[in-house]
Amino acid sequence: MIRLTGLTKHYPGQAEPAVDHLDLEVPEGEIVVFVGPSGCGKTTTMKLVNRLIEPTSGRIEIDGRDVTGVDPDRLRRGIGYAIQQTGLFPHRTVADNIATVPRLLGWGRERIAARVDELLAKVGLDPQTYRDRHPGRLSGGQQQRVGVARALAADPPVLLMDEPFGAIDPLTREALQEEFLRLQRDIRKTIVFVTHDIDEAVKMGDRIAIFGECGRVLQYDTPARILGEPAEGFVADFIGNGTNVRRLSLTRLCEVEVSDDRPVVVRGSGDGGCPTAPGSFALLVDRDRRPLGWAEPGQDRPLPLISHLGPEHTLHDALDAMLANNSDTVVVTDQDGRYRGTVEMATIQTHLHRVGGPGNEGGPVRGGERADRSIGTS
Ligand SMILES: Nc1ncnc2c1ncn2[C@@H]1O[C@H](COP(=O)(O)OP(=O)(O)OP(=O)(O)O)[C@@H](O)[C@H]1O
Repeated sequence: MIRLTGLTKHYPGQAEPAVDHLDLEVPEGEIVVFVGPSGCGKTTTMKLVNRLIEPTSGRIEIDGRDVTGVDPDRLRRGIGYAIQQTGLFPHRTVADNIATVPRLLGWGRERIAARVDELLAKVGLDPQTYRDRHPGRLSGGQQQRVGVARALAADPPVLLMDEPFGAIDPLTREALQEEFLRLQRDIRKTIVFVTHDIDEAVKMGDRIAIFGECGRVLQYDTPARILGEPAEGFVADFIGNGTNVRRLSLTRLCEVEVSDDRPVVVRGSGDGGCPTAPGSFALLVDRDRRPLGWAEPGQDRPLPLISHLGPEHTLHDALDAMLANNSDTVVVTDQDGRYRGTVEMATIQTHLHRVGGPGNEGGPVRGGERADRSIGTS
């Protein structure tokens, strides 16, 4: 856990403090996102935690220990740090970059090599292909992955991430966010994550701290409560329009009851489950129930399945897929890629009605339940 108490940074020559008597706790194993406009003190606060910047006053505790008296170099070896510009050494290989802190800690060569390969695999880079490359021969997204691997190298309990997925295209960024969240489910680090982007904050944060001027936190809460009950004025303005759609990204498909009304045909089984009404489709699956396409009566060739989503995707992804495919249904699979059911547009409407009230974080949503029927039932 990180606890900041009365933390203040007044840069010399500045009229106002950059961070002013900040009290904040980052619970163990959670991601806390600092979000707010440019110049509100997010980066300064983060750099105070690993003492890249020294505080003017106040207390910083990590796991109950006051770190303001600890040797800053030693402190930083125990705190992972990933930044937007990645800070990779251009003349060193990927492996050497990742090995920076383990080497400072005196790890043996074999242990370092094993750790490098383990981390490259964890961040989705094939160790054999990438360990001996130089950063200049990597894409922006690959460099960010190496940056994250380097931050995790010595398995620090605390990770500071300053816009680690900034400055890359939106698709790569989304993929990196998803992968990092998957990784975090295993590693359970205590993380401070800085971003300008409220959507990224909602997606990544167990909690969000919304910063206003001079490093003052205007609201510190779960994403659901920040979207549902934004503090008046600045916070509501900062979140802006579109909170309904944003809320959809808080619900994963594994939390949603899917509909199993669709007929399913197993390929090659001579199954009679195919619907007889013209224009009605059955889902064609293989013998392991992996979706293959849509079967139409009287047609030999199935229509392609444009997309299907897994348990970690969100209702926001489902809505996105429906809009992209001009369809009101999306096929959902389990973690092994087996057909689980469908989510319908009505499921999404129902969900939004359920979570609509302030403070109501909603219960499970039944697939296909009509939004108009759900009014007054929650
Ligand atoms: N080294 C410095 N010397 C003097 N003032 C500084 C220094 N670094 C930051 N500041 C000032 O402190 C305030 C907070 O800056 P900080 O970089 O922490 O904000 P931020 O919220 O991270 O901004 P951004 O989102 O643009 O990165 C700003 O007014 C900035 O101009």
